[in-house]
Parts: sequence; structure tokens; C-alpha cells
Amino acid sequence: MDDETVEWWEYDDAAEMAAAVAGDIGFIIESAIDARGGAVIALAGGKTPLPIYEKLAAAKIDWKRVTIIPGDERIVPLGDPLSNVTALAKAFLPKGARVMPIVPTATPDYKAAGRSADALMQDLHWPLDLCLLGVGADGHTASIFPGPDFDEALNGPKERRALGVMPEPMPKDAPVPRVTLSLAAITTARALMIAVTGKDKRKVIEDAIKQGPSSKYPIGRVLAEAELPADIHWAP
Ligand SMILES: O=C(O)[C@H](O)[C@@H](O)[C@H](O)[C@H](O)COP(=O)(O)O
Repeated sequence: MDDETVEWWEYDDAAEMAAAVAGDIGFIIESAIDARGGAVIALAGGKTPLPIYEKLAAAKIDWKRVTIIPGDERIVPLGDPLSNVTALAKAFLPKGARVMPIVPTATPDYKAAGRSADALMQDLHWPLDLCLLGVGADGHTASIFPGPDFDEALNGPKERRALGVMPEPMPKDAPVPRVTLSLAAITTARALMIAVTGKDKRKVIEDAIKQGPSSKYPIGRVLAEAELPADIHWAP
């Protein structure tokens, strides 16, 4: 994928970005409900998207028709401050959405956690209607990280939707093993959106796009493989 197949959307600040991205996601959800009677979306973990979720949760949507999974999860107990699904549940469970943990139990065997997440995914309607991604300053996205599971995340069998990942090196802000959607599950989504803030992440994404399919950055691999143009939302 090159510059012509991603579209950048720039905002003055994070609040303006949150309102716009929440509007876009709301539209995607409503279109999916119209077309298929329900929506299945994967939302990013981390801190950047929290204002987006606050805005989105306030939208008038038939939430009981919406299934939300985290696009990746840290292997920690539910309720832990690092738990991505816990943040999603806080925003969307009160609205009536089905918020599905992909790591319901913090098992010490991260590969087994990945296999059980993959099995849980079979109960969902595929492909995803939307995958919203964040990006780390090291170029990771979802929980696709360099390390022993990198190749499996990028090149595993197409039907493998989730897997366990041991990041190497460990990310400082959440240094725990992860479960992530595979590149195949992410790139087949009907809509792919990225929301990031800050000059550093912007530079990483620009470099990743330039590097193309052999990018050293996970986000570069995802963008190179994406079946549809990705919308990249950015605020300083
Ligand atoms: O669970 C995770 O760690 C993520 O989903 C991850 O891919 C995140 O999006 C980036 O690390 C950015 O995180 P911040 O938004 O907190 O910078």
C-alpha cells in the first residue's frame, strides 16, 4: 500500500479528532446494522482512543445490536488497569452493547490464551465491520510486536484470527504478554481506521508506509497488506 491508498485526516487537537472519529465509527455501525442486522467491531487498546469511546458511547445507536471486542488484549485479570476490555466495558456495557473479553482468564500460558481467544472469535460474524487500530511509538499495532511470535502474527494461516504474543522487547507502558488479532483478521476488516496523536507516531507511520511490504514496523506490514484504503486520523 502506498500514499495513495491511505487517507490522512488531520485535526487541531485530540478532542476534535475524537468527535470526528466517533462520528465515522457511528456511521459504520449504523450501516452494518442496516445491511446485516448487527455490527461486529474491534476497538484499539491503549490511552489515545479513550476520548473517542466517550463520544461514541453518547451516540444514539441501537447498541444491543453491536458486538465489541478489543483488537488486542494484555494478559491480565479482568478489571486490571491494563485490561483493554475493561476500558471498553466501562464505556459501552452501560449502553447495552455486547462487549466480549478475548482473554476472560489471565492464564500464564500466553500461547494457550491466544488459542482460546481464536476459538472465541468463531462465534462472531466475520469479517469485522471495523477494526480501529492504535500505533505505538515503536511502530507496533494491536499487539503485533517483534519477537518469537512476529512471523505467526503476520503470516499465520488465514483462518487464524487471534494468537498469543510475547513482545520482545516488552513495551514499557504495559510490559505483559498479549493476545492480538492476526494481520489476516485485521486486514480483511470492512473498514480499517487508525487514530494516533503526536509527531513521533506520525513519523513512524510515514516511514512505515515508505518501507512498504518489508517494513520493519508492524504497522507498515498491516498497511501494506490491507485490502482497503485505511483512514489515518491524526492530531498533535
Ligand atoms: O493494547 C495495546 O497496547 C494496544 O492496543 C496498542 O496497539 C496501542 O494502541 C498502542 O500501544 C498505543 O497506545 P497508546 O494509545 O496508549 O499510546
